[in-house]
Amino acid sequence: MAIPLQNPKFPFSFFFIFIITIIFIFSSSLMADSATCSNSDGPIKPSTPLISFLQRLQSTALKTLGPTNFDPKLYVDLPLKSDLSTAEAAFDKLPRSPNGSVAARDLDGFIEQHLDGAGSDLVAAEPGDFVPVPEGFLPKVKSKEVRAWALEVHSLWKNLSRKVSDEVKGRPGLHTLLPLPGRVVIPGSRFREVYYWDSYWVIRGLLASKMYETAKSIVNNLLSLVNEHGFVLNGARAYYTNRSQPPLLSAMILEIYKRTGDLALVKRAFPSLLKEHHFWNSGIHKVVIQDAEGCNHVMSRYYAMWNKPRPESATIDEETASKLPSASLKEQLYRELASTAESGWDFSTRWMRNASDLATLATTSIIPVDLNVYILQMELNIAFFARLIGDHSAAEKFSAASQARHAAINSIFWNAKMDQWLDYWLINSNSCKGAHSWQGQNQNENIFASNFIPLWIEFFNSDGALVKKVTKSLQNSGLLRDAGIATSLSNSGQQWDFPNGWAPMQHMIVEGLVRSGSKEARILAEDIAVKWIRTNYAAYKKTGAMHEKYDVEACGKTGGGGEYVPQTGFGWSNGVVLAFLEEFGWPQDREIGC
Ligand SMILES: OC[C@H]1O[C@H](O[C@H]2O[C@H](CO)[C@@H](O)[C@H](O)[C@H]2O)[C@H](O)[C@@H](O)[C@@H]1O
Repeated sequence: MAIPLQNPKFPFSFFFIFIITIIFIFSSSLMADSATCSNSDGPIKPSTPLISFLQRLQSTALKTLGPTNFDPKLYVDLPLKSDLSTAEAAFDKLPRSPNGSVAARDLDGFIEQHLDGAGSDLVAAEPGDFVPVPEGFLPKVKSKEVRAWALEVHSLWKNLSRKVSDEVKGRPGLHTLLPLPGRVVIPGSRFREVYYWDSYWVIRGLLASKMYETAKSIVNNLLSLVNEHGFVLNGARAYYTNRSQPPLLSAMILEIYKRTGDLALVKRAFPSLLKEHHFWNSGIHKVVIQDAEGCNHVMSRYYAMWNKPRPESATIDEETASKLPSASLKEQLYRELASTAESGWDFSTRWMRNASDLATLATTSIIPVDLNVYILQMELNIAFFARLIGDHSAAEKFSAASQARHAAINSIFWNAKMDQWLDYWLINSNSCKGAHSWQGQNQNENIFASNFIPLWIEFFNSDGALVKKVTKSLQNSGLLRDAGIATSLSNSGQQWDFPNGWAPMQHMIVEGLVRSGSKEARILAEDIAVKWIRTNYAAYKKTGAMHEKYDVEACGKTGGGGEYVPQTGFGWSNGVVLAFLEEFGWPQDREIGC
């Protein structure tokens, strides 16, 4: 201990250490503050040895084949032909160059010998309730041309209908695909498994197509995931077990119930809905905010149970994290990347501190408007279902929960200056464990389609004066473009930003406007729907396919940006076109061309 004191260099080294310590304390307190007490913390779901091996294969494939047209998801979707140890031993024996690449023919040979094709374990399944021209199909569509196209879109359900092969059930350890009891509808192309929130719009389309059994079968599969995991997974793959997606299960059941009156489905689903509600309102998903009047509000956020690269995009996530200086900052970013995937908006400037730097994602420090709207809808639906099945105490409990969340949404998100609901950022907040104090400057004033999602809920769309203000705000927002509603105003190159428009956003905003019962709101809703239908039609005629997203700047233009090439198929786009045509029809004399 005496040595430093006698050391002539001591004063300088002491000063140096002192300054470094101060900088460290200061910067870590800033980081903790901005990330709300270090969000690298939190639970982690275990992965599987198969996923780890397929990620090694993915990394070798990138080194071998290069980044052009490389899709990392392909490799984690490959099923093993026989046991993992045989494949691993053969893989390790492949001759490698110093950078870890192998000869392309060796890679091909290995894959051929040890792995089956991606998607070969989710086999085509003819939907038993599909008929080429359903009785009572889209009665308000009078134009022959539009009717013929709508029937083509309807027939796409056959291409997207799948069931898990018996091999997966027999030897689940060879597959990242998870076993499911019944038929599902997939989004399409690289998305060769069922997805959570996509299924809501798939079901809305299936109901327009009168395919009630297919719709119920999708719900049964999602219920089986809740029973197994306690929540609905992002998608039915082993690498999606660490997160969910926007929670719309109860909304799916409500829509099916409205068409079919299937009370047995409601009864069967009820315990799973309670489990799902608990998942979103406990642990890491739960945040308490104290408003300006001192009232505490319990709200929810996205928060994945994962702090490593997403296996389906591991090579991309590693690259994004590569510039970060420490392992713990990387872990924190990996958690943000996975949490953003849980939001369904992967990726967007909505979640970024710096709009040009994906490494500044801060999703776990944001209380999102749309998530809390979905949970409010879930609470209203559970209360409704509870009344249906005679569970009066649950009905009261969830009705009270919905009132509380309604108040929370008004208090935390509403911005009277903009007449929109704004995401709330947990920055400069004074609490890690208790309630965060609300501060007006922490509302994100940037304009996103999600700022209008509360319109979807009766609590909000039944208030005439509110609808009038919000409709005007939407019209002045800059989001309404020639071919639909833009996701944001920021052209960042991320796929959940300008100029992309996504089917779910068009549908929820249009449906909210329609549900308000206001004549002006319906006129605006129909205008948006007509533009959206036209752009889907024009792109379909040009490319022969329905697309995952569209560029709302020009009719017939498809979307882009993001980490994978634009996909076709496409579940939710098909669903929304059919739902819009069911609601608004298409008169004989209305032009369908752009
Ligand atoms: O592979 C990258 C990411 O892909 C998915 O996200 C996108 O497609 C989904 C299916 O249509 C859709 O639900 C989501 O909103 C899209 O952004 C997947 O959900 C992500 O978890 C995944 O990392």
